[in-house]
Amino acid sequence: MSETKNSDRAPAATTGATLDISRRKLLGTVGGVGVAGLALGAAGGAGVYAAVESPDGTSPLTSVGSTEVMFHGKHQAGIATPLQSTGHLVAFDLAPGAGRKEAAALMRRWSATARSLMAGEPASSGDTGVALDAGPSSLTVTFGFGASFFDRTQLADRRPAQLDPLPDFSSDQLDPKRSNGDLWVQIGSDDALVAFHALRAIQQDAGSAAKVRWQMNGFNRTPGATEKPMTARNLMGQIDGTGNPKPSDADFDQRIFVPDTAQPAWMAGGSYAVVRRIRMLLDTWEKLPLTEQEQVIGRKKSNGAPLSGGTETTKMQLDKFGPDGKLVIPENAHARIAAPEQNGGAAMLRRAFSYHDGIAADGTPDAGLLFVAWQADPVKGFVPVQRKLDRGDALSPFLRHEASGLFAVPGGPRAGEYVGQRLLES
Ligand SMILES: C=CC1=C(C)c2cc3[nH]c(cc4nc(cc5[nH]c(cc1n2)c(C)c5CCC(=O)O)C(CCC(=O)O)=C4C)c(C)c3C=C
Ligand SMILES: [Fe+2]
Repeated sequence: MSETKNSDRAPAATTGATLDISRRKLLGTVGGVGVAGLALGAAGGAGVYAAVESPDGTSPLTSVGSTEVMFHGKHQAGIATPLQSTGHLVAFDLAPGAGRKEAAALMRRWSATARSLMAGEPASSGDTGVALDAGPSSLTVTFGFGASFFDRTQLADRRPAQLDPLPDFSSDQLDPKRSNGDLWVQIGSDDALVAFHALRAIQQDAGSAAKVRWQMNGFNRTPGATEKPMTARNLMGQIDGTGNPKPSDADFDQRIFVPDTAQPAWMAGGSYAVVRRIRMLLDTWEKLPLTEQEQVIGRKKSNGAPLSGGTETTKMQLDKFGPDGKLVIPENAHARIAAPEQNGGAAMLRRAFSYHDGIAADGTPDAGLLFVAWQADPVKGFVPVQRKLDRGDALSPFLRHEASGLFAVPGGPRAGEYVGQRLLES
């Protein structure tokens, strides 16, 4: 796991990604004042992002703009990277007639663009100018391959067994047009324009090789919006992400990343992303009294503490009974059913974005969670947990799974390499 240099984020929002303060911006643009900005940024909390004026009257980039995530590394960026405030998830299908050669050229183009934009530089050709004035703003661009990619590129013999289709779940109401795809790109940034700029560059790079199959846009809380760094809240108002594996856990890498010894070898250092568009039935949920909402999850809404007591980070006491003789964390509480100890240790890193696409035809909010779960093997992470949730989770009546995807996300590119090169050129 690589080093985190700017830690003004919630620990439960997953730390440990390779971050850097953009040297070009701090030294080249703002000099000594930038160093002051860096020190403030590292302290975290409210007021951190106020611009400091330099002697020549210009303002330095704030810590939000100047944070850079490294493109190269053992793992792709955007997995263990702290959650960003804006996200775009987009799937592409290779164009008719495009095969392995075109796919390799596309991954080479996409990787060059991702490397430049993540460093806060313009795209090498046809830059739209949308990100002008902004620093890297924690931009990450993460690439994955869907099961259909391997047939399209005559690479079926290198398709990982982990990409076998997910089982059907009884609560699924999946839209095939918004599910799966040959290629998947996840874009995250703490600046909405930087994220949009990357999205357009990636779409332009696709050229005649691939067409957008579906796109979903999400968001999270803006860094610095809360008095202290906190775990994210979702659109139901719950603190969401508390139970996530932490990069500091001894078994984090083993749970989230494919080991060097595993097959296929090209997936070493990679991870599998399960993507679900989960609509929240907010009109129904919001009518539920607070105490019942808390029983549904098994945690307090205010601070995320388990109903068995303590603070957000206190371990849930699943066997604690109240004076009424009932379990304080109900039998069907979501956090109980999903807990690793109830699922033979199954765990995943949930790194979601909220979405809101206005009001649907039925007059209800088209809003919910772009649920992205990362694991070394979906059969040992997402699948057993979703099976169990599907059988009687108290949260299920308030949710609708509307789209689904499963993608193999290769390891991070080494210097000079493009993402997926070990698959496409070995
Ligand atoms: C199959 C995996 C899961 C799906 C799908 C899922 C959907 C979903 N969850 C929430 C809200 C919360 N989930 C919480 C905990 C939690 N959820 C899962 C898995 C899925 N959730 C796990 C593995 C855990 C952690 C369990 C643990 O370790 O104890 C919580 C509690 C806080 C937390 O730990 O994050 C909330 C809140 C929503 C709203 C949702 C679909 C929209
Ligand atoms: Fe959950």
